Parts: sequence; structure tokens; C-alpha cells
Amino acid sequence: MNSSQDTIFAQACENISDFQFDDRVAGVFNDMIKRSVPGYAQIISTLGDFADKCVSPNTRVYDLGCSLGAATLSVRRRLDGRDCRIIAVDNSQSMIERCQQNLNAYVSDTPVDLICGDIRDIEIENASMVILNFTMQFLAPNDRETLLNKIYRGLQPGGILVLSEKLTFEDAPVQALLDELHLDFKRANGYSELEISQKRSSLENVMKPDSLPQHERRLKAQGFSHFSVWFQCFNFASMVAIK
Ligand SMILES: C[S@@+](CC[C@H](N)C(=O)[O-])C[C@H]1O[C@@H](n2cnc3c(N)ncnc32)[C@H](O)[C@@H]1O
Ligand SMILES: O=C(O)C(=O)C[C@]1(C(=O)O)C=C[C@@H](O)C=C1
Repeated sequence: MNSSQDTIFAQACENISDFQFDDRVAGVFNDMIKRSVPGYAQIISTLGDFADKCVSPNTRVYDLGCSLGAATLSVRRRLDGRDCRIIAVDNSQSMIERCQQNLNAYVSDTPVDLICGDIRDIEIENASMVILNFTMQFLAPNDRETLLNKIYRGLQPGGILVLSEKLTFEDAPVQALLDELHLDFKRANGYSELEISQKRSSLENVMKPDSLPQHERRLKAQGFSHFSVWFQCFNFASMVAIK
């Protein structure tokens, strides 16, 4: 997947505006997310393994907040011959256009419905796998429960939700330590102090992470009785919940 280098926050800016998944971000997103989220490549590749194990024939897979299609591509490679359908949704037109090009670059017999729309508005039905890979943290906190409830109802028994999120921690020293390790990860990936602090300000109002206990409580309240973290690196984790 092609991507230019992310230099969006490299120049000092007087008024930092709220982070948006606009054309500028979409153009560098592959580089941005790999250099910002520890374990991203591992998570993307393992989504394919989850799909291989858990997606049954004639069901649907939903990739909610699909961005450039990394998760959809990883899953689609493993579904050929199963008569499944992938529904990939994002409300950024720029992401969707680039995602379509990325999907077109590979041959597959698994159809993908690529929808430019809000994940709060789409229906979920006959799903054996739903992916929320670093998307739910961008929804207003009040909308998260409703979305998870809709996902639970749309899943087949035994179907899975894979939910990846940045985390907060109730324990302040743990929060400080894991935050610092994440900052070191960004520094090691070439981001300057200015880029790191400007991006942090830009994300402040739009990305509201929850703690692991909050995630577990909310998922169980929707009916998911089986839950585990299957991956964590510093303050980023991916969880699996089974219906
Ligand atoms: C951090 S990115 C997700 C990364 C992607 N899932 C991946 O694995 O590469 C979050 C995405 O969610 C999309 N998004 C945020 N809120 C949304 C909403 N309410 N409806 C649809 N898409 C949304 C953004 O446009 C953005 O592309
Ligand atoms: O927390 C940060 O510093 C991030 O950059 C995280 C994060 C994310 O988790 O989605 C935020 C925005 C971009 O989409 C890429 C990464």
C-alpha cells in the first residue's frame, strides 16, 4: 500500500485545528498509523488469522472505519472460496477513494461493498466478524454503547468482534510510564517533539480513549460473555469478544 511520508505536523502552527481524516491525512495515513501505533502491522496481519478461524461460509464481515482498507485486505486474502461478503465503511470520502484503489490492486473472488457513510447509520446483519480497528475511540462516548449493541445483535452466535483501541489507565504511574514508552516509539520512528505535541493537541478533542475495564464492562453489558485482550503494546490494545 503506497503512502507518502507523514509531515502534517512538522511545521509550527499557531492555531492547531481538530484532527480530521481529510485528504491530507488520507494521503499519508499508511505511514502515519505505522509510525504512531505500536503493533499495528502485527494486528493487521492477525486479523486475517482471526478471519480464517472464525468466518463461516455465507456470512458477512464488517470493517467499520476501514480507512485505506488494510484490515479488509488482510481478511479478504483468507476468505476466498467461502462465499462471504465484506462490508467496509468509512465516512471520509478521501479514505474511501484511496481504499477502492487499494482493493482494485489485488484479485479476489470475495466481494467488498465499500460504503462512504457513518458507521452509526449502517445496519449489521448475518455477521461472523466485525472489525473496529482504532475507530471507536473517535466516536462520541455516548454513541459507543449503541454501536456495540447493534454489532452484538447483528452477529451470528459464535461470531466475533475485534476491537482495537488506544487505552487510558486508572493507575497514574502506569499511565505515565506507558505514555512515555509510546512517545519514545514515535521519536524512534522519526517524529520530532513539535510533531508529537502538535498532533497530541489536534487529537485532544476528537479522540477519547477508554480504559480496559470500561471496555470489558461495556461489552459484557451488551451480552458479549466471552472477552479477552489478545494483543497489547504499551497503551494500545486489541480485544476480542465472542457472541
Ligand atoms: C484510525 S482510523 C482506522 C484505521 C483502520 N481501521 C486501519 O486498520 O487501518 C479511523 C477511521 O475511522 C473513520 N471514522 C471515524 N468516525 C467514523 C464514523 N462515525 N463513521 C465512519 N467512519 C468513521 C475515519 O474516517 C478513519 O478513517
Ligand atoms: O495517539 C496517538 O498519538 C496516535 O497517533 C494514535 C492514532 C490512532 O490511534 O488512531 C491517532 C490518529 C491516527 O489515526 C493514527 C494513530
